[in-house]
Amino acid sequence: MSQLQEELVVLRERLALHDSDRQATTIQLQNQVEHLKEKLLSQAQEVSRLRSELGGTDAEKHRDRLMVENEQLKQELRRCEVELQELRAQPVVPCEGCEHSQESTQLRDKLSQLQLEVAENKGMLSELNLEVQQKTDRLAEVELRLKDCLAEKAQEEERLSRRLRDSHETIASLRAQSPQVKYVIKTVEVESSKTKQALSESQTRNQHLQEQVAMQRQVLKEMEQQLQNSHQLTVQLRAQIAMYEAELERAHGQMLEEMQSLEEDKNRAIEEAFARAQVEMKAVHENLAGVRTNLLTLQPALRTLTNDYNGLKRQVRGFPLLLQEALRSVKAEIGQAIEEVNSNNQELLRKYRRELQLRKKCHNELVRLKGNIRVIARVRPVTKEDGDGPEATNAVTFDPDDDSIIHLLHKGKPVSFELDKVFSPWASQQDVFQEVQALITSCIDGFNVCIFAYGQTGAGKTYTMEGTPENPGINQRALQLLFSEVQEKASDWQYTITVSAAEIYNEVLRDLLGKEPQEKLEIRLCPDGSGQLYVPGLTEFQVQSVDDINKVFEFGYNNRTTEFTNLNEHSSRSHALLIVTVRGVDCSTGLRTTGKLNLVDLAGSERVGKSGAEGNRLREAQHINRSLSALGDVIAALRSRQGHVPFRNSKLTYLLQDSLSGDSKTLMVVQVSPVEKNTSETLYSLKFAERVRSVELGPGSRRTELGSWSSQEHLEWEPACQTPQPTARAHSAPGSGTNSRPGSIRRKLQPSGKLRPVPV
Ligand SMILES: Nc1ncnc2c1ncn2[C@@H]1O[C@H](COP(=O)(O)OP(=O)(O)OP(=O)(O)O)[C@@H](O)[C@H]1O
Repeated sequence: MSQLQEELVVLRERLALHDSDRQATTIQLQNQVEHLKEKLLSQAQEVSRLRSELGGTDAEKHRDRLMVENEQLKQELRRCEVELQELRAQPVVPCEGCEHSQESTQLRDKLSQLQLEVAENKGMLSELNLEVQQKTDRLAEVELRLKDCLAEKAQEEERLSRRLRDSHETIASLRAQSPQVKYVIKTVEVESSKTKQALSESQTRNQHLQEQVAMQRQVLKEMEQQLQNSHQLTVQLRAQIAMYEAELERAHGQMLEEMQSLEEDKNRAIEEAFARAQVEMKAVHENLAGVRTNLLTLQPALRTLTNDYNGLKRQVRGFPLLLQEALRSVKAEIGQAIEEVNSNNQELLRKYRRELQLRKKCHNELVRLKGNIRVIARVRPVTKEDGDGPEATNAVTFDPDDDSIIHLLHKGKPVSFELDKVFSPWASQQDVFQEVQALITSCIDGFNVCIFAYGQTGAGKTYTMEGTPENPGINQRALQLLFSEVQEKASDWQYTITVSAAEIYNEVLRDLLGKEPQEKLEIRLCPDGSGQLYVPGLTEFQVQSVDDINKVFEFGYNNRTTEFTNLNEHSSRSHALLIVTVRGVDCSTGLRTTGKLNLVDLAGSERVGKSGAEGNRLREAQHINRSLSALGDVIAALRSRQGHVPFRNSKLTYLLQDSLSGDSKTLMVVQVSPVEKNTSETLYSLKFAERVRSVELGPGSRRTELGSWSSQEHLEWEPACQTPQPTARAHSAPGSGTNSRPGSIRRKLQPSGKLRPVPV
C-alpha cells in the first residue's frame, strides 16, 4: 500500500511536472501564435503599404491627369478645327493680278500641310491614349491579383486562429479530463508540430508573395517609366500643337489682313468704277441728247431709205427666178455646144480612123507594090584594109539612070544585076535608112518585119545594121524612129517597146542579154494553141529611150566579149538578131496590136569550103551555108506562095517563122565589096540576091526557079556564077577590072562585135 502510495506520489509529481511542461508549451504555442498574428498583421500592413507604394492610385491619378490633358487637347483641336472651318467658309474674293493671291495660295498650302500634321498628331495621341488604357488595364489586373493574395492570407489567418482556438479548447478539455492528459499532450505535441509545419509553409508562401510583390514593384517601376516617357511625348506634342496653333494663328492673321486689304481694294475699285460710270453716264446722256436731235433730222432720210430698201427687197426676191431662168438657158446653150463638139469629135474620130485605115491600106499597097520581100544592094567604099595594087581596084559600077542596076566586072567579064535598089559607096546611112523607114513604121501598125544584112565578111553588114558611134546604122535609127512615132501617137495609143538579142552559131541559139549566155535555147510552140513560136528563157528588156537601148547593147556586148576571145572572127561566123517587139493599145477602142521588128546581121556568106577549110572552120562554114540556103528556100517558098514553107530547116528561119510568113515584110540588104579581089564573092552574093528577088518577078518561071537552094549551092555554085541564070538581067558593065579572087577572110578593123552600143 505504501508502495502504491509512493507510486501515486511519483505519478502526481510527474503529472505536476507534466502540467508545468504543458503550461510552458502552451505558453510557447501562444507566443508563437501571437508572433504569427503580429507577423500577419505586419504583412497586411506591408501589403497595404505596398499597395499604396505601388502607386496603383498614383498611376490612376497619372492616367486621369493624362486623360484630362487629352481631353483638353481634344477640345483645343476641336476649337482649331472650328476656326479653320470658319476661315474656309469665309468667301475668298479672287483678285486677278493681285500680288497677295500667290501669297494666299502659299498660306493655304501651308495651312493644309499644318492640318495634315495635326491629323498625324491626333493619330499619335490616340495611340498614346490606347497605351495608357492598356497600362491602366494591367494595373487593375495587378490590383485584382493583390486582392486575391490578401483574401488568401486572411483565409489562412482565419484557419490558423481557428486551429489555435481548437487547441485551447483541447487543452482546457485535457485539463478537465486528467486521465486522458497524456494522450492529449501527445496529440497537442503532434498538432504543435503540424502547426509548426503550417507556419513554415505560410512563411514560405509569405516569402513567395514578397517576391511577387518585388516583381510587381519592378513592373510598376517600368510602367512608371513608360508613363513618364509618354508624358514627355505628350509634352512635346503639345509644344508642337502650340507651335502649329501659333502658325495657324499667324496664317489666319495674314489672311485676315489680306482679306482686309482686298476688301479695301475692292471698295476702292468700286468707288472708282462708280465715278467713271457716272462720268460716262453723263457723256452718254449728252450723246443721247445729240442722237435724239440727229434722229429727228434723220427720220425723213430713213423713210426714203426704207422705201428704197423695200424696193430692192422686192427685186432681190425676184432675182433667183431670173437667175434660174438665165442659168437654164445658159445650160441649154452649153449642152447644145457640147453636143455639137461631141458630134464634131465623133466625126473627126471617124475621119481620123478612116484616114488611119486608108494610110495603112496605102502603106500596105505601097509595100505590096514594092513587094513583100524586097532586096536592095549596098556597095561599101574601098577601104585601107583592101590594100593597094590591082587586087584593090574597083570592080563595081552603077547605072546613072537606074538606081536598081549594078554592074560587076568579074574576071574581065561585065555582069549586071537588077535589084529593088542599089546604094553606091557614097550613099549615107540616112539614105539607106530612108529606104527601110516605111517597114519600121508598119511595125507600129502591127506588122512583122525582117531586115537582113547579107554578104561576105567585111562587105559592110555590121556597118549597115549598127554603124559607128558617129554614124549609126539601121538598128539605132529604127529604134529612134519607133520612139518618136510612138510618142507622136501617145495621145491615142499606148505602146510598149521591148528588145531581145540572140545569136545563132553552129545552129545553136543563145541569149545575148541573158545571165547565162552559154545556155542553149530552144524554139517552142506556144502552149496557148495559137501556133505562135516562142523561145523559153529568152531575155526581153522593156526600153523607153535610146539610152535604155545603149545599156542593153552594152550588156549584150559585154556578154559576148567575156565569152569569145576573138569576137570579130566569131561575129563573122554567127547570125546576130535584134528582136524589137512593139505592143500597142488604142486608148479609145481598146484595140491591141503587136508588131515585131527583126534586125538580122547574118554570118559572112563566103564559100569557105571551096578554099579547102577543114575542122572547126569547115563545120562553121557548113552551118552558115546551110542556114543561108534555108533562108533562101524559105523566102523562095514564100514568094511562090507554096503550101509548105521549110521554116524548120534552120534555127534562123524557124526562129523568124512568124516574121517571115503571112503579111510580114522582109527586106534583104546585100552588102557588096567593090574591090577586084572580092568579085567572086560579090558575084555570088548578087546572084543570090537576084534569085531571091526574081522569084516574085517572074511568076511563070517561079516553079523552075525554085529548084534547089541547098546548102551545097553555097559551096558548089562557082559554075552557075560563070553562067548567069536566065531570069537575072545581065547588063554589060562599063569599064573592066582584074580577074584576081579575094584572098583570105579579113578581120574587122572595128574594135567591137555586132552588138556594140552605138550612142545616138
Ligand atoms: N558604107 C560604108 N562606108 C564606110 N565604111 C564602110 C561601109 N561599109 C563598110 N565599111 C567599113 O568596112 C569594114 C568592114 O565592114 P563590116 O565590119 O561592117 O563588115 P561585115 O560584113 O559586118 O563583116 P563581118 O561579116 O566580119 O561581120 C569596116 O571597117 C567598116 O567600117
